[in-house]
Amino acid sequence: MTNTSHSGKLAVIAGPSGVGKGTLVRSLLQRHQEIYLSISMTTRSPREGEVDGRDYFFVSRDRFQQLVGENQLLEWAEFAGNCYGTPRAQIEDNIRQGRIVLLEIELEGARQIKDSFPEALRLFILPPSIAELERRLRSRQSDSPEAIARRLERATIEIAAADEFDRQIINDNLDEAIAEIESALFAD
Ligand SMILES: Nc1nc2c(ncn2[C@@H]2O[C@H](COP(=O)(O)OP(=O)(O)O)[C@@H](O)[C@H]2O)c(=O)[nH]1
Ligand SMILES: Nc1ncnc2c1ncn2[C@@H]1O[C@H](COP(=O)(O)OP(=O)(O)O)[C@@H](O)[C@H]1O
Repeated sequence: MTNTSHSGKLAVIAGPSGVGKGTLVRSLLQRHQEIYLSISMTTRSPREGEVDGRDYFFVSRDRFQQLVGENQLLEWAEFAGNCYGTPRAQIEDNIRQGRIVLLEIELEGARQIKDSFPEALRLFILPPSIAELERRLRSRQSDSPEAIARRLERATIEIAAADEFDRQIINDNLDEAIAEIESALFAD
């Protein structure tokens, strides 16, 4: 299944919170050794089970501002009251080494990547319906009701921008969604 003959590239996976981006990305990483997932910086607090340096680099607001000031982030944005950003180092190195570098980021960051990295492949993951998105956010049991409400509010805005992306993929059946992402990532 793993094929190392592909040339390196940057791919962005965006879509509303709770749509299943993390689930899809974890499965892709297990299936393809040549995929490298960028680990973001965030000012959000770790959720239960999240590990610093594996899920995110958890940093203070001051440290985050310092990284922005030093131009160390390829893109960054504020989402539901916290800052998130992609560390610039590692991205270009991994692309040069022939890997497919994945960024799992929100809409504003994806827009910045379109400007700074126009050749990046940009994929948008859609839920089968808003009701199912809400069900997934609640079933995950990782966020407070207020955080879920903020994410749902933001979801409507993000979904309205789906056609800014190269491909829109509906995450209804998980295996089918994975197959569609694979066909986009390994297209050439
Ligand atoms: N712009 C940007 N967005 C990010 C980055 N890392 C994560 N995000 C996005 O921030 C949003 C919130 O992430 P998170 O708090 O982990 O919540 P979840 O998506 O509901 O699991 C999601 O849409 C992520 O894709 C980043 O480095 N830059
Ligand atoms: N295709 C799917 N069908 C049903 N549930 C799903 C599917 N994909 C993901 N989920 C579930 O939805 C919830 C949110 O998924 P997650 O990967 O955390 O989303 P995101 O990273 O986009 O916020 C999780 O409980 C996950 O198990």
